[in-house]
Amino acid sequence: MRPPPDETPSQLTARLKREADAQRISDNIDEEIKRDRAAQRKSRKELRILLLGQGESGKSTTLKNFRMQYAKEAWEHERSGWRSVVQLNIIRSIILILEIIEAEMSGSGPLLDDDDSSRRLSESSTSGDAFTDKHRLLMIRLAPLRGVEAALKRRLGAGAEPYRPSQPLSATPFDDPVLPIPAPKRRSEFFVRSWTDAVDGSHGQNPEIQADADSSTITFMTCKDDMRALWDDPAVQRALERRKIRLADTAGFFLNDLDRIATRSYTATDDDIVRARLRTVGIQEYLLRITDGFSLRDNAWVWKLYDVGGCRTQRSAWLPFFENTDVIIFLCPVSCFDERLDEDQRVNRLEDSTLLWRSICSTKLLTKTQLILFLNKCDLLKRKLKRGIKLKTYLPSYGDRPNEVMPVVKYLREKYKEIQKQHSPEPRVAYIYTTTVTDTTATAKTLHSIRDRVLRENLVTSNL
Ligand SMILES: Nc1nc2c(ncn2[C@@H]2O[C@H](COP(=O)(O)OP(=O)(O)OP(=O)(O)O)[C@@H](O)[C@H]2O)c(=O)[nH]1
Ligand SMILES: [Mg+2]
Repeated sequence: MRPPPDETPSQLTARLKREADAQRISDNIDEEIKRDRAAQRKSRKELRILLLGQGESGKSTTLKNFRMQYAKEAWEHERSGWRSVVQLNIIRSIILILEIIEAEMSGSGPLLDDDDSSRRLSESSTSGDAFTDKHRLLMIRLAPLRGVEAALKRRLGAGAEPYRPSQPLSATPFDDPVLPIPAPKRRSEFFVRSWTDAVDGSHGQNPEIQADADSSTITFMTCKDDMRALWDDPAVQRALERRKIRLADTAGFFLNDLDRIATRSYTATDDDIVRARLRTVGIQEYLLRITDGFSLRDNAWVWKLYDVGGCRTQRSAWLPFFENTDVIIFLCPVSCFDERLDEDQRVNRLEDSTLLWRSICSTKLLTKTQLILFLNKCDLLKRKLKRGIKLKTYLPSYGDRPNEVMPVVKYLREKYKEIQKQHSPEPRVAYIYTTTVTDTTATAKTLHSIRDRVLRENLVTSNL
């Protein structure tokens, strides 16, 4: 409302006070409604948990661990479906290698990762000589895998979504939309709208789907020796090294397991499933029945877990879920300190994660939400530091502390804890875990501890 034109200073003061009072009353009512809703949910023994973090931070992998522990029947039902995802992951690695060979043989620049394109171009023109007729033959013999890739994607209902530059690409589009930026040239990853549909075990009972899966598996098995020859080839290894691509550390890497996987009788193990990569698009809800270990009776809770797509183009979809969320599990992949976002190659991944964490901590709608932070991918962090990659090159504030996993994790833990303290609208407890969520045994312990903490806290707040 506009102020009256002839308002005196005392009228102005009185009006501002009225407006502030009205705002306070409205905020209190909103707060009360939220508290009522939360209490109702808790009296029904229901909790809503949101998994947040940037793309590839490990949200879906954490969800898989939850389901492995607390939705065992569904987990087993889906097991057979993961075979196609693992096959597709392998084929994607092989196709990436084939594309590199093609690029080097034709003398064109590489398609991925490194910034120094002039160096790459001159290197690739000489390195093309490293590839011979043997590689040409392998390329021909492995060509049928492209058909298998298409068939698997069709069966999984998978798409490959290019990053759309027309969308806002800020770290936190839910509170700070910015102008679009040009998207990088990058191979798009495949995704499915819902992996529970994609890997649904009952697909195997459909004869048509089964025949299609059998034919893909046969072609895949026929290519096994050539895939292994390609992966073991020294010229291929050198080309990957030149391009600083550490395939063994990338998501969905299974090339060292070809003998075990490229067989008719292969069934995905729990470890395979947590290592398989399937990008999330949109938001998916999963129900878990969780029983606590300390109530005397009626101790079953329903946990509604929401898994979201973490890429910047996906983050605006998170906002509607903030309203009634009891717990957020935020994944920060600590190994990514020297990497950049797929969707915006100008942005350091750790910096993006930090910005995102700060924004989640400061979001008013989440004031009462319990925040749990996973400093994830500690295994990869350890390997990276061992290779001599220095944190302080990318995070100068780390200074001359030892470039080792324990001090690095301790430093990041303190940094993230401080951000939470500084930016939370009200004080809240910091729950921080150091994780490698592909390690299912260690993660099971973490999840049991979270279950107990979350349930105890919610029993107290709801006076159940
Ligand atoms: N080595 C290692 N790999 C991990 C870890 N956590 C996740 N990964 C792998 O990283 C890849 C990405 O993990 P996801 O759980 O799919 O990532 P996300 O956060 O769901 O990614 P979006 O769906 O794109 O938002 C998968 O192949 C995982 O197996 C970890 O702690 N260590
Ligand atoms: Mg995901």
